[in-house]
Amino acid sequence: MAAISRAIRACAAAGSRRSMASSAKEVAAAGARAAAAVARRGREREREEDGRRVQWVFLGCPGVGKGTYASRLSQMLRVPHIATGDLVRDALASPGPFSEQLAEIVNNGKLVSDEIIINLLSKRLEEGAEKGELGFILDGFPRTIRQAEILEGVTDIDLVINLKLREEALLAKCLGRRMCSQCGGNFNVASIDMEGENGGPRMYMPPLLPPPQCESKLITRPDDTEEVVKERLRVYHDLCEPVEDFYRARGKLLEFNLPGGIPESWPKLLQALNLDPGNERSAAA
Ligand SMILES: Nc1ncnc2c1ncn2[C@@H]1O[C@H](COP(=O)(O)OP(=O)(O)O)[C@@H](O)[C@H]1O
Repeated sequence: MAAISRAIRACAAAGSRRSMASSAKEVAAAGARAAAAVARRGREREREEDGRRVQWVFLGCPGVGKGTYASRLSQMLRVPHIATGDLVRDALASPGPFSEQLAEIVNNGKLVSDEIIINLLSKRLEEGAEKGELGFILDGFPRTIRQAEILEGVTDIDLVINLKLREEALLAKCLGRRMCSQCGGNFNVASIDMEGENGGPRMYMPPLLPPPQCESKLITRPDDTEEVVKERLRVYHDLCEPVEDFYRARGKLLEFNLPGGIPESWPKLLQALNLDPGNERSAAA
């Protein structure tokens, strides 16, 4: 892991770019290779024996639930959940000119520069290596083709999970997001109940309400206003969607359409990942 973080820094510093292979033939073969991702699961067990656990990436629009599902999987698979949004928010919390510069970018729904994000991530990976971490689930990185190329150049990403949800639900979910300022728990007050698309089943996502002791301490992220969320969605379509194509062309992308709230989606996600829910019980224990 220390080697990965050093290599990421070195690539970023050199402005390294690798050409992106995206021929039609490759895209056509993508489906077959995505199926092979499931077979990789067996190999992951072998890697554990080699002292390396999963190295997965979560992609998806703001509000889709990357943090929720990445965090659950990280507990199950005993790897850290590393969310670059959290690294940015930690950096924002320490006062000074750097955090003022970051706040200006983040609160306007823009992406921070590749250099800044790579520095924050490399530092986090180095700290993890010192603690003996053996893998990771990245959430919110890579978000640009350049970030994806740098990551691909320095380590082997086993699987990229692309979470998908209807756009109307994304906006409602971002606007309903709340955090407890005391315990740090994440909640959502939005109750989403939508007609199915093209005659499909209704989509119901119940709110995830806080316990009574958190109710008076809820805060909203400053970048979760309607105007900023719409800008973040626009930025996602412009800059982050090409990252989906990048991994699709490499056969690493697993697309997952969320069918509803956590109780409905979680078991189906585990099934799509070929993971045994029994592992969850043993992880929780
Ligand atoms: N990989 C990244 N590259 C550039 N900026 C990032 C990256 N990850 C996080 N950020 C910054 O942090 C903000 C919050 O990120 P995140 O919590 O992942 O938000 P979201 O809910 O939009 O997925 C982003 O809007 C962006 O400004």
